[in-house]
Amino acid sequence: MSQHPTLAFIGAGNMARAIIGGLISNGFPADKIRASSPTVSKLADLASQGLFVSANNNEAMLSADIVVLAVKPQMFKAVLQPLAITAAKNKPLFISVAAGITSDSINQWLGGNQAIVRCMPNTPALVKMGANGLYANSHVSQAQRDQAERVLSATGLTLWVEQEEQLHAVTAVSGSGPAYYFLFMEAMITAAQKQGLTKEVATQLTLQTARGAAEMALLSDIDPAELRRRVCSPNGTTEQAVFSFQANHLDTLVDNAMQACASRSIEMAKELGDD
Ligand SMILES: NC(=O)C1=CN([C@@H]2O[C@H](COP(=O)(O)OP(=O)(O)OC[C@H]3O[C@@H](n4cnc5c(N)ncnc54)[C@H](O)[C@@H]3O)[C@@H](O)[C@H]2O)C=CC1
Ligand SMILES: O=C(O)[C@@H]1CCC=N1
Repeated sequence: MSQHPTLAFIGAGNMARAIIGGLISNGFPADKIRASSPTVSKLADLASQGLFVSANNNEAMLSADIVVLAVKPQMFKAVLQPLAITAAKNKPLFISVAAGITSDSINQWLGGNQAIVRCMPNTPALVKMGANGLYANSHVSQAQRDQAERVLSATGLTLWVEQEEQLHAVTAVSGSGPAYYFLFMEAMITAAQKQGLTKEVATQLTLQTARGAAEMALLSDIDPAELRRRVCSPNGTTEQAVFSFQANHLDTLVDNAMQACASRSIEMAKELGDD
């Protein structure tokens, strides 16, 4: 095998494109990436970047070292069962990015004895700022674990969890997490406009503040609670905003939202799985 494994993406929607974009901008050769989706005309932009594209999932995964399963969870069973013969012949490493769907279900649909890494990524993979939680089933060799970690690290932070159930929590934190921050940004932009800023100024200040706070927290040894206290001057302005968030139980809102997210992931595993 050359330095870069051959990757086949089954499904080329938002998440697959974010990972593909992150890999390519990190120097992963486009001609080592394939993508399949039923409407091949929708893959023209990927083809123009040098990817092999196909409407045939089996063709795309032929002789691939890693097959990334990136269709909607609801499609998994129907999409995976026709791949079982190729899977038995080629024995690639499968990486599933689906929320909820267990490695046991995936293994069963692929005919059994398959090496499966479950990855919960997020869309900032596109800008190499992703956060991936990984879990490997018992058929994954150490070399395949290393390979999965190497490939996904090119899209951002990559951490392993020891228990598959922990992926529900990973989904609630980082898989779905970008949406929470986007929602918070939307609310800040709207509030800033109500206070008289133009949409453009409100947006630029909000986004730069989000970036600055995240970058500062990442680069600092000081925890976010202390960094927050350092913005709050006694009897100053920030304190009033923080009091307002606390009086409205921001922590309970976040806890409830993340519980709802993880619960849906657990429910999807039961609803869509064959375990
Ligand atoms: N969007 C996100 O932020 C995240 C998504 N995920 C997971 O990624 C997976 C994909 O989600 P999205 O990219 O958001 O969905 P999407 O709807 O954007 O992409 C799904 C893709 O699958 C393709 N597809 C449909 N039927 C197919 C078939 N029979 N064979 C091959 N391809 C087929 C569609 O054409 C589409 O390109 C899901 O399992 C989701 O749980 C995980 C983490 C984050
Ligand atoms: O909303 C979803 O189901 C997917 C999984 C994590 C983020 N997006």
